[in-house]
Amino acid sequence: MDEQGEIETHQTRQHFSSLQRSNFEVKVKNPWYRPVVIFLAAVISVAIIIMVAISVVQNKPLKQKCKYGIVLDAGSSHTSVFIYEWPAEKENNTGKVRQKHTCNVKGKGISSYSNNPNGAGASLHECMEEAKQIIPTHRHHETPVYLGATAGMRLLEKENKGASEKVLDSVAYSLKGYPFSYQGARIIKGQEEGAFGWITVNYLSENLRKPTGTLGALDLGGASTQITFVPQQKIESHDNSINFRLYGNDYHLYTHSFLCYGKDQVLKLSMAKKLESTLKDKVTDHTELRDPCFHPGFNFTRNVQSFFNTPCTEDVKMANRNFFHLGLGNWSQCQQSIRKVFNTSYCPYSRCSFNGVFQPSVDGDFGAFSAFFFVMDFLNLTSDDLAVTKQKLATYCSTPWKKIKENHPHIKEKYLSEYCFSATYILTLLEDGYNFTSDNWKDIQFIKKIGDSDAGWTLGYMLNLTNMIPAEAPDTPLMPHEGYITFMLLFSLLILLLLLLFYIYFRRSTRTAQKDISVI
Ligand SMILES: Nc1ncnc2c1ncn2[C@@H]1O[C@H](COP(=O)(O)OP(=O)(O)O)[C@@H](O)[C@H]1O
Ligand SMILES: [Ca+2]
Repeated sequence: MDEQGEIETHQTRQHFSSLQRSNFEVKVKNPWYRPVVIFLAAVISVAIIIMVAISVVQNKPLKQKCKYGIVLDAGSSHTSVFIYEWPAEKENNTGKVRQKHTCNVKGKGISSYSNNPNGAGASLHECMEEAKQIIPTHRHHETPVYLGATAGMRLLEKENKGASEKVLDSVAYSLKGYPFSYQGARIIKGQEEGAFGWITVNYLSENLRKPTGTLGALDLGGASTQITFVPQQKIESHDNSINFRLYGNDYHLYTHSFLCYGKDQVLKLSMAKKLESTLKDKVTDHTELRDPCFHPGFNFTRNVQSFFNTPCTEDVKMANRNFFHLGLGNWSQCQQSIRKVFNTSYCPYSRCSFNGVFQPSVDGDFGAFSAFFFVMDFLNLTSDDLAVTKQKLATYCSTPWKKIKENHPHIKEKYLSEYCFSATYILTLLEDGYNFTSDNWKDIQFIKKIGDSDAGWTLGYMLNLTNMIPAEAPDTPLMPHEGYITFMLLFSLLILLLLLLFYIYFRRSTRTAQKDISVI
């Protein structure tokens, strides 16, 4: 072999050996890579499927584990038992508590048992038994029960403290006899009644964690009425101011409760004033009281005493006697007579509602509930402007009593006869008392419920006593549960897809490499 030949042979050997090396490498990769990649892809896929499955199961709303609370609203006219329910793990979130059930206690309010205190406790029996059926047995012992008594008991306490204590003892004794967690029975203050009504409506409207405005609360009962709202002006009287810090926001509320200005007591007050001015100097029995607030043709014999059996009329003095109560059905005269129950002759502040009570000007939207709703809803007066509302009411009041009874044969006559008075009182209270005008009349919404929960003080009372509205906003998850699941699924699918693409690409490049080798 010459030198040239030597070199060629050397180069060919070198080329061959490098080919041998690369062929060796591919041969090594081929049997090793494919099963490993398939295995890895399979393991990752299974892992992802397991991960998604676990996160779905783990995060799906657990089979609703609920907690419960019971509040008894011992009002002046009757007692209602409210059962609330909420998901156990979400009690600090807004809007989670809902009203599960209500039960109306048969008979009158607990204050009517002043002569038979034991009857007050016994009257709760049926509704409390119902609560035992509705709340799952294993939750009974941890379910709090609160009883709050309002203006009927405030009046009884004024009149006869001993009797009011006996009535409260009786209901407390009765409630302790049930398997729930008894938390107390007490007369709540007018300010609490107003403020907790405000919390209820704003909690249910989910206003509390948003920067939007809040809803004022107007509550009309039988013995008292409450107005509560966030005012624009400074609150000049300490008694009318309540501050809350809820979900990280500060609220400075104006609230006032007018004892004796619920619709049943104000009827007595108004009647007492009318009787005083008409009958005072007349000594004969069977004198007439011609009353513009009752329908024409309404004619009943009544006893003066039935309007003077309350501390609300103690300033008016009259001898007992019977009188004929005759209806006239004149709305504007009725309003004139009702205006006399508001004393607007003095005001020790920059502005007042009536009876020398400070009130800033009303501001924002209001929810008017309880008897505000019952009366206005019955008369179909919840959605008109003020002028039309007055016109319609004038027509209703002037309708003969006989016709009214024919039109509503199933409504209790006592209720039916008083709707004209009650609605006239409502308009007068809102316009002359609280200073609403025809311009902001539309800001008043007459409401019974928000969602499936009643507007009233009871829910706010329970939320407060169970610390279910935290002062600071609780941490919220990054995304809602549904969003989280969707994100996890999509993300896992994306990883799967990438793995698939990676596998396809890898197979192709391996085949190409094999082809290259076979060509060589
Ligand atoms: N369907 C109805 N129609 C008219 N008035 C009603 C109706 N249901 C309840 N009321 C009245 O609502 C008022 C509720 O007051 P209540 O809560 O018992 O008193 P308070 O809050 O002053 O202690 C009572 O005057 C009662 O007669
Ligand atoms: Ca009430």
